[in-house]
Amino acid sequence: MTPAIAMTIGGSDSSGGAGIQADLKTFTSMKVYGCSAISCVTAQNTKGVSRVDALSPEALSAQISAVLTDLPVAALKTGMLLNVGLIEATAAALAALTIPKLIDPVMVSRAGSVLLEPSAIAAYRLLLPQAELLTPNLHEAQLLSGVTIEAATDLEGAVEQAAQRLLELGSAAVLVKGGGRPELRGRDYLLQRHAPGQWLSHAPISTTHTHGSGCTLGAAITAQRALGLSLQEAVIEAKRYVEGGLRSALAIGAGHGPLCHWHAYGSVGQRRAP
Ligand SMILES: Nc1ncnc2c1ncn2[C@@H]1O[C@H](COP(=O)(O)OP(=O)(O)OP(=O)(O)O)[C@@H](O)[C@H]1O
Ligand SMILES: Cc1ncc(CO)c(N)n1
Repeated sequence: MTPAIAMTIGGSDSSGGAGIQADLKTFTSMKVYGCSAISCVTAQNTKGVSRVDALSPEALSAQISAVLTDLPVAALKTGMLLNVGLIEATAAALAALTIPKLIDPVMVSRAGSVLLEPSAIAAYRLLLPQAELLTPNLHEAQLLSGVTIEAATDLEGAVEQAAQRLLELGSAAVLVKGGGRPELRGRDYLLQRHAPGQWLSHAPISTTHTHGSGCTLGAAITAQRALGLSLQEAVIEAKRYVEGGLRSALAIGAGHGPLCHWHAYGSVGQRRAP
């Protein structure tokens, strides 16, 4: 059997809800073989991040090269890249690769932890021209585009304007994720070059257990691109997956729990009685 293969490049989340762990769970759940390159290791739980250890840019480049020289990866995503050196190494390692690349410009976690050194925001401009899709949340869209979103009175108008500016930075399409504001939960704005923008919606879910929702959405889009869906079809399918994962979100830990990745397969696995 030869499966579709997707790759994720990003940080490890020890709690398993976000980062590389969320991506690999999502790939598996969508029946896509997942492989990875790790940029940094976070000590993290549902309440926040207590420590981050970066790998060297050389260690990241070596992992990317080991995977890409052997496995026929059909689509990839990047997540937490932490610093300028890791962003530059990623941009260099992926430059010649023509498969669909999703760039999730991870900057701050749901619990408010800083996941990108402030001095590295500008370095994202190196990576964006390679992106088939850029997937910022509202905060990241504001920082990368310079458009005020979080304090805007016309929130939707501000998102649309920011998406337009972000396209000018070079990615072929932008999906601004609305999960950060109650009035936009489940609503994301997709803008592709040479096409009108569109708001894509799934149901808003009343839950505090949203840890890893952004990583999961990006991984699901990447998996669907690896399976050959068009970008728009992949986003719609991925949103269906995130909605299901949030409906069955796991109330584990004292903070924001993670999405469920087996919602398509039924209920929680039960421990056998001794
Ligand atoms: N309460 C909710 N109900 C429905 N959809 C939600 C909710 N919260 C987030 N989403 C959806 O989850 C996806 C991820 O968006 P979000 O804005 O949370 O990304 P993010 O900030 O990158 O996530 P994180 O940093 O937690 O991984 C989007 O499709 C968004 O619409
Ligand atoms: C490692 C990692 N990547 C991404 C996120 C964004 O949710 C996170 N919290 N942790």
